[in-house]
Amino acid sequence: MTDGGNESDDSGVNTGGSDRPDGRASVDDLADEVDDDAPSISVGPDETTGDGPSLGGEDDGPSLDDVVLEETPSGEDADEASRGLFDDLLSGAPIFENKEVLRPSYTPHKLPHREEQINNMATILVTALRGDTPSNILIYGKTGTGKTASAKFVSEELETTSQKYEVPCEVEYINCEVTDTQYRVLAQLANKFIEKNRGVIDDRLDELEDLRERAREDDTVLGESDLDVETVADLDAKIEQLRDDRDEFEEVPMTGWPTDRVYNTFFDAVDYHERVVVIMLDEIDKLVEKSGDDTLYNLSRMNSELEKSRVSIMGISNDLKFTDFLDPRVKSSLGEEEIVFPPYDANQLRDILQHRSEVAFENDALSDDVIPLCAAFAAQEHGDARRALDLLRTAGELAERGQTERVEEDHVRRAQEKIELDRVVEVVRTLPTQSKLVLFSIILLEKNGVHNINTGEVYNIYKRLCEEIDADTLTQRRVTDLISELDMLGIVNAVVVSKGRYGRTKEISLSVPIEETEAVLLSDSRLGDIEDIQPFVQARFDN
Ligand SMILES: Nc1ncnc2c1ncn2[C@@H]1O[C@H](COP(=O)(O)OP(=O)(O)OP(=O)(O)O)[C@@H](O)[C@H]1O
Repeated sequence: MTDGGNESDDSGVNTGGSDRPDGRASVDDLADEVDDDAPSISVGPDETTGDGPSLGGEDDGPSLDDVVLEETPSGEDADEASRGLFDDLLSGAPIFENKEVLRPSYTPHKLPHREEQINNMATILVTALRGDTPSNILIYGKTGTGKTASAKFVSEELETTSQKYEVPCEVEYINCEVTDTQYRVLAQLANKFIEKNRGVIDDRLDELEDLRERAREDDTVLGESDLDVETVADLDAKIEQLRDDRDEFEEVPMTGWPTDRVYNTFFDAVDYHERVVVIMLDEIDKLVEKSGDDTLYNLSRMNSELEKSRVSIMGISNDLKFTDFLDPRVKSSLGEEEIVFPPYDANQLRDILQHRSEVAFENDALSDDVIPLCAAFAAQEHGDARRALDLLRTAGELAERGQTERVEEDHVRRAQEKIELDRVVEVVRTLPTQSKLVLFSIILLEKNGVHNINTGEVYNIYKRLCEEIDADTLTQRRVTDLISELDMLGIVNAVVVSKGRYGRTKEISLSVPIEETEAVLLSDSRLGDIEDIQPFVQARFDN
């Protein structure tokens, strides 16, 4: 892949990089030129032509192609011209051989410790290759347990095998976190099947038109063909029919149609020809949470009406309880088969990391402790392979940045801190404004040396902040709820303590780094408006 930002453009101005095989001026030259009063850019041919200045076209003014930088150093000069900004970074031994394989977008071809789940899925789905409808499958498991990777692996195998045996079987993947309404799910499916149908029609038209061409000279070819046409008129009618079919498919717009029209379009598109379709709904709980179970109800009852095709659903969820919200009919239909993905333990994570690291890292780039430590940290987190891979990649990046030859244990520890901080920043950044105000109040109290903060103290500061930025002020009870939410997110720690006859109160402390969290809060434009609240807080505790 090329990095567009470092490519030379047509003007001959190279925008980055240290080495200049084209012998043109570097960024440094540009800077020097700017310092001088002398013009930095000249128009016309370079010195080598010896011609007088000429303007780009015959009559036109100078064109961009004619703009070249003066005093273009060439060869060795170019080396000197660069200050070696990138040279230093490139000089160390590379740590990664192929970093991409550690990224979440990479689909591994081998999934250690998921053989059982993969075999279970295959056993259920093999029915599709016999032309029958496979049972619906629900896949459960916590985040990073390989559900999506395994399901995609099985789907690819299924499609490849179906091509091999010429049994029409297709898998459609939908991520319900992104596509989270019935309209969008059906529209996306309809459009995918319309596109596929068009592909099938085009192939068929090519065959028929080819036959038509040959039949023009000798119509005995019709009898020999396996396309099931006896006369040229038959053939023409078929071609006409296919062209009509092709024109009739109308793509569903992303909004605007009544839902039943979208459903009917999807239904007709799926049933256009014989096939078994597996619809994979990843993060299915998000769909149900956002828009109820209508989509699942409609999909699960389709088979009784489809004539040529069959549909089977494969739902994937992190949330074991989401079926509690389903209509009992949907629940029993969807959960015909259930497959559970348990969390990985540290040894299994070690194997997974070992496999990936062989491709991802240069030989000997990892010291012996690195993989076991990444695996141990991720196993503590609930056996999340995504987290383990992130840790390993981040540790490698830190080593690369530090220009060390190997990734060491310390890089893993720093990677763990960095990932944790990134998480906190993301959680804090996306909090609603009211929660941000509550959190900011706690920070102000801590910064002023208040320990064992109680809800009343938070509420007083919070009220003042709301006045300052003209926000609605919630009741103390609501603020107490928001504090509990911050506690659940791991941002504050709130413990209930008994004060004897004075009842019970919460003692609140911050669980995240104070400076970074404050900076994230102040980067919110609304909170950024808070002038200087410090003197006010100070005054409250001075007396
Ligand atoms: N057994 C395994 N072998 C190799 N890589 C794995 C394995 N299990 C998971 N991974 C990798 O871990 C990452 C997370 O896996 P995946 O997306 O399948 O998890 P998930 O269970 O679907 O999580 P979520 O519910 O958060 O979507 C991916 O990069 C995947 O390639």
